[in-house]
Amino acid sequence: MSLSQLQLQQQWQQHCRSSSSRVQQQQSTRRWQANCVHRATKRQVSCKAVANVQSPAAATAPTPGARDMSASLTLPNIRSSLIRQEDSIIFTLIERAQFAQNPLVYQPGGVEVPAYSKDGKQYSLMEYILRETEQLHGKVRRYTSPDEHAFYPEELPAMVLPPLEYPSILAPAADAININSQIMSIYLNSLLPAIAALGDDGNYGSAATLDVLALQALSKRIHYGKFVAEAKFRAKPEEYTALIKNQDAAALMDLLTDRKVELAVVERVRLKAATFGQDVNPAAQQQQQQDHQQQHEQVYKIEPDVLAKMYDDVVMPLTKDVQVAYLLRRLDHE
Ligand SMILES: O=C(O)C(=O)C[C@]1(C(=O)O)C=C[C@@H](O)C=C1
Repeated sequence: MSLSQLQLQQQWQQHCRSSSSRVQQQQSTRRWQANCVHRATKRQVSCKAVANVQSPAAATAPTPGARDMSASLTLPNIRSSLIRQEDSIIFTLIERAQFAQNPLVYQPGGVEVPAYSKDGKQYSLMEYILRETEQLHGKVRRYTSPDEHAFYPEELPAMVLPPLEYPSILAPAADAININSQIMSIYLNSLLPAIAALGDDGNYGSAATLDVLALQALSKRIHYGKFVAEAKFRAKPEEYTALIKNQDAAALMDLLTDRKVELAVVERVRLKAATFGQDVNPAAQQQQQQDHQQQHEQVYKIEPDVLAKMYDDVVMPLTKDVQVAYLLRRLDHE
């Protein structure tokens, strides 16, 4: 194992230990609550957006006392958030990979659930869990946050928490961009078959619950393209404005693409997948060393190349599509 692999592994183990500490969790929840600001619509700043991105120039009248943190909407800050989000995506997919594909989970009525579409079709188990999750999370304003996007936005419930006014980060056009149906389709048709073994192991609830976590993490990462695009626009307003005025999607794609950064992302994902996805068994390793046995070839929970390729072929291209879609409409309300 290389030094950086070892460091990553140590960091990950430390992260797991600290996140399982109830006291620390409570402390960080209290800190989070103390620092948080809430918003009622996507035009305002959420707790998570403040924590991850900080905030932008105020386009709406903020609640008195709300900080204007537009200086923090920089590419390095946003990239740090993308790096943190990688951990959740990789870890959740590794967890999902321990179960078989379980095709019944995705078939409408494949597993009995007490929920039907308006035309009387029973939902699949996965859709049922995702819809129910969105109903609960929607009540506590999850989808008012600019970095969260519902898979069933037309059916969100009334909120139980009152709205607050905070300065907006993104241009108004951001609200209309939601590519979750595309993310769902790619997840079910390409990603899931690439990470989970064929077959049915009966772990329907676990598989579907992990699907929901993976879909939410992917959706958040991909729609973060809105923040990336806003930061890039602010860094080069003249260049972007000219292309936006010409509605030149191809040139916008060229301008925002940085292949060197993409290759670094792919390599980092490969390294994280290799680190998080190996069975860590120090006792067995020590015994092997004592017995001067040859190291067995490492078996990963998911082949690191699969996740690296997923980032290169799916996650980053979709993030860039979101960036272009946002930029094309960036000046609509000016
Ligand atoms: O970091 C950036 O500059 C981004 O635009 C984000 C991102 C990515 O999705 O990770 C997308 C496009 C770039 O080519 C490089 C990376």
